Amino acid sequence: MILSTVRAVVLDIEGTTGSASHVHDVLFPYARERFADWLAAHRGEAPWTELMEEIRTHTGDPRLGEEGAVAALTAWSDQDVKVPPLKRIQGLIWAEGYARSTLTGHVYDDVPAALTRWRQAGIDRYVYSSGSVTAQHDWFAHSDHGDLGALLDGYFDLSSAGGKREPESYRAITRAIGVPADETVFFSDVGEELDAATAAGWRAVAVRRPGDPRGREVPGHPTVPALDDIQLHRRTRREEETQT
Ligand SMILES: CSCCC(=O)C(=O)COP(=O)(O)O
Ligand SMILES: [Mg+2]
Repeated sequence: MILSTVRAVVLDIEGTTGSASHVHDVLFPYARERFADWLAAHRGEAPWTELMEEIRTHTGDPRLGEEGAVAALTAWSDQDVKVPPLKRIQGLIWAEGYARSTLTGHVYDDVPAALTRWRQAGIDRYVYSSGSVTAQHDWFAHSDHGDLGALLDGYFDLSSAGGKREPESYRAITRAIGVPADETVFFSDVGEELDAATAAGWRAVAVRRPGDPRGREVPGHPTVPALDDIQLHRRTRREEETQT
């Protein structure tokens, strides 16, 4: 597949640039086991205060204590609910794991080469995930392909952009990156996210990795199994054709 007049790509993580099973079988349990210890270790510090405030807001219980907070976080984690306080504490706990080299970010083999190609082509490269910006940054900085941070121009999450199934979130990213919506391409494995991006005027490509139990196609969207199945050009198609 060839797409022309592309000035920015925005990439999902789980299921698109990294393995969903790594997120669910390694990262989620790692954080889940440490919610109580993290809250106890950071009690009274600014991140603890902000987090407890956010958990109380999301549970609707202004008097919730640490025990209740752990119960809420555990339930959200088990149900894979994409709420900012869960994503925030997961990112903070994972950061400690990455710092100890206990964790690495799983990045598919084709991703570093694709990011390098797009950078050479003058196409900006962003990440948009439900994982917090801290978690996204660490995932790529401590990836199993080394530190990929230099290949990325920025990160967006639920707090900075909003929910991934809401068109308004993509409009917020368009305002932040200053690239026209129709020159921005979103890559994701989830149809509802791709629908929201196209509703905001973006172009969208589905990624379905081999072996994904949901099947090879995302209905309604062009689907590729890997990022090297797609060529992106910054110039128009006519400029590409007339170039010798
Ligand atoms: C390294 S970011 C962790 C991924 C995560 O927490 C998550 O919920 C995955 O969301 P995505 O939007 O990347 O599908
Ligand atoms: Mg995904």
